Amino acid sequence: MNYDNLTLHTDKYQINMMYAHWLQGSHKEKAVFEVYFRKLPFGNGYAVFAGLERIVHYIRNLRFGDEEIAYLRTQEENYREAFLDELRQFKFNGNLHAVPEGTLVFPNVPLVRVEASVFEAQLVETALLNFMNYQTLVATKASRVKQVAPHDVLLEFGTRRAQEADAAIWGARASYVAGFHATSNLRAGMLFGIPTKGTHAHAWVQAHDTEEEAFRKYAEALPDQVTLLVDTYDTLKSGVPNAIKTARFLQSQGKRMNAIRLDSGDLAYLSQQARKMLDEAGFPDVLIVASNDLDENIIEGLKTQDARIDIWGVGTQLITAADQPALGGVYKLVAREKNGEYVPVIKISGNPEKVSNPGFKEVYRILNKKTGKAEADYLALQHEADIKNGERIKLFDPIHPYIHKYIDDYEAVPLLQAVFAQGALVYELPTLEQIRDYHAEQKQIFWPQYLRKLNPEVYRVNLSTEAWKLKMDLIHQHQG
Ligand SMILES: Nc1ncnc2c1ncn2[C@@H]1O[C@H](COP(=O)(O)OP(=O)(O)OP(=O)(O)O)[C@@H](O)[C@H]1O
Ligand SMILES: O=P(O)(O)OC[C@H]1O[C@H](OP(=O)(O)OP(=O)(O)O)[C@H](O)[C@@H]1O
Ligand SMILES: O=C(O)c1cccnc1
Repeated sequence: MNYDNLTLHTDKYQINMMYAHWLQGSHKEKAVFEVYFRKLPFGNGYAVFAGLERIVHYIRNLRFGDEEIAYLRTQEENYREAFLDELRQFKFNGNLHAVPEGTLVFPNVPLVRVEASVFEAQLVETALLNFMNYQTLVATKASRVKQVAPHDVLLEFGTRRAQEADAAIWGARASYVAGFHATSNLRAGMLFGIPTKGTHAHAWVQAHDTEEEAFRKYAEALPDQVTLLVDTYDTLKSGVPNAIKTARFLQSQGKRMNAIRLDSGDLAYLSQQARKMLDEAGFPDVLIVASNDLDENIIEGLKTQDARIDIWGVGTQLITAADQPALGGVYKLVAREKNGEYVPVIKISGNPEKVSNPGFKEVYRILNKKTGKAEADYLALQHEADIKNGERIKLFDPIHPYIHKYIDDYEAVPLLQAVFAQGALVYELPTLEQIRDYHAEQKQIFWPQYLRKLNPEVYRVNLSTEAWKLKMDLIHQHQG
């Protein structure tokens, strides 16, 4: 069994549609799809785009091998052999544009645009959404943790509670993009170059006759990175005093104890008391790590309670995005080829927010030249020149168009970058460090009111007048 081939990591209906297109001879016609989400997760003001690196590897390796073809034959007797032969030849030959990983992104903004034969474009929907929805969700959750502890060390501890192995490693990577400093998962470290960190478990203490002995042996084994878990029996009566003894022992060896870890109880109270005990014993530089089902709200609460915690280990709540376990990113057809030309298409809904934005579009981030800050994201049809030439543009609310303003003095930064051109990779994948740095820079171009974690100001995502008119025309056409 070849577990690595992700070509059939798609919904059956995609292959069914590919088959039906092939039968009617429309499978080579071009289609343009956009990936976007409609609602921000966690009540946050922005999301952190992630998933592109995985998408790139996936697209490059798309192939229907013998196993895939043989399996498809067993799943649908209608598939003709000639169709399966066509699949054998399959390779992604389309164009794919995407915003760079680490970009701050907003509802209804196209994050990935696929322009390819309908055959190719249909196949990749499921996997693209799978990768981007999860990784963007976890990066956004991690970013919220980062917001409440911007100057502390953040460790990703989630693997044991993650929704299986892929989620653990890509979630670790997404957390690192958003500003975490290290992961406990060594495979994520090996694959992506994320720094790794680890303390020890209760099992280490339980495996010895006394806590003191356990600490001493651990310090002897790993004298350069000693972080002792102090809550196995009694944090303040036993754990911290034994840790202090170990710190003295290390000192006598010319070494320094790194930290203690608290993993239960009232973390505010215990950290304050432990801090006091460590300081009084002459160890003001021994740090305090906390873990135990932490999330951004508990960490924020602990900070307002003056908890003396330097390092946060965050697992379950982060890796599972526990308070919102899915991002609702969608993949919508916006244009299709007809008689050699693109015609825009729309998806109508009773809910105005769910009506899709038709047409082959570009995305611009409008920066105010005076302040350098982002004013809005602006979706324009591809041919529109005024925005490209920096001419005066009108920004208006697409649902309430009478709310509007004009702007002249702006820089329009195109967000979608070419990743594949006619099937060839034309994008130099940035290193993870570059992505993480770029993400940190991204936060600087937004006013803090868009970034706050509770009731943030809504960032504008606007359609150009032409894109808006096109949408209205298509709505009227379909209603008429
Ligand atoms: N001062 C505090 N303010 C707010 N939340 C806290 C504070 N101290 C701890 N917490 C959080 O409260 C929750 C309480 O955890 P839990 O019910 O597991 O108790 P515990 O003492 O950790 O028990 P256990 O030994 O089972 O781990 C955890 O999510 C923890 O992070
Ligand atoms: O709480 P999380 O945010 O998910 O962080 C990871 C948790 O995993 C470990 O606990 P576990 O009970 O699995 O083992 P241990 O306490 O015996 O180490 C660790 O002690 C953390 O509490
Ligand atoms: O290193 C740790 O302390 C750790 C790692 C994974 C999960 N919980 C704790």
